[in-house]
Amino acid sequence: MKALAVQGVSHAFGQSRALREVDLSIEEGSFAVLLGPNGAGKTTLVSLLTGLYAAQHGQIDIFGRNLRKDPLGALAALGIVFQAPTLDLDLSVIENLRYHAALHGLSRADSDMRGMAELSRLRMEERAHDKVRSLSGGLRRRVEIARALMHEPRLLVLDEATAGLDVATRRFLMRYVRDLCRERGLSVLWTTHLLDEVGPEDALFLLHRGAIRWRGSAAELTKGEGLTAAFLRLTEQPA
Ligand SMILES: Nc1ncnc2c1ncn2[C@@H]1O[C@H](COP(=O)(O)OP(=O)(O)OP(=O)(O)O)[C@@H](O)[C@H]1O
Repeated sequence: MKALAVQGVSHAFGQSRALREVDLSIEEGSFAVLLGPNGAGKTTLVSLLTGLYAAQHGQIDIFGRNLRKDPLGALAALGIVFQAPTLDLDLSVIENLRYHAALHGLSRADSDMRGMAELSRLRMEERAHDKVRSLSGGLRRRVEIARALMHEPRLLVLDEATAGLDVATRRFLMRYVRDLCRERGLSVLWTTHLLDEVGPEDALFLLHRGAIRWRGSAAELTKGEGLTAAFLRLTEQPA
């Protein structure tokens, strides 16, 4: 079964067409990258996946559950790290995790157990009772990843999760999420505009002006010309 199946999805804001007939699917347990320059439509697609907006055309299924017909079933399998930070700065790390877990119906005991396990894996258990306000940007991102995993989703979507972070922190987060994919069988959609975040074996979707310009392995795309040249070739063409 596909972790994610997006079929013929189009979306416009007034006259501005943000997504055009987008088809994208992710195999269970695979790491997929949605690569696109600023304004390509990445955040719009993520917003449709989370049900923030309803897609005007097309359909979205998460592990076979249709987002329109069975939103609770579809969203139960989805964990999300938004581009804009969404933690409550005046709550502690563990309180932020508890709040999210409660929305998903977890008991306090389960929530604390899972929360501490995720924090420990992220090497953050000692910061559990610190206010989020006191954390660096990189540590806040780690908490957002822990939070996204609290309800044990099978598909994790991260919208430009490394934006504004330094090189070492970006590398840590990328490795961490790739390890989750390999070790837990988590399916991942990683969106970015940064070419160095694309691995040769990743399932790559290149989005430009709302349309998918390439789908396939990154290695195949870069054959003979390198990723930068291929990216520029595909994103310089008018959509
Ligand atoms: N709420 C909105 N109202 C009007 N236009 C919007 C809205 N959200 C996005 N757009 C437009 O839709 C297009 C796609 O934007 P989107 O934010 O999805 O791109 P993106 O790939 O996430 O870009 P970035 O990397 O800059 O975040 C852009 O032209 C943007 O201006």
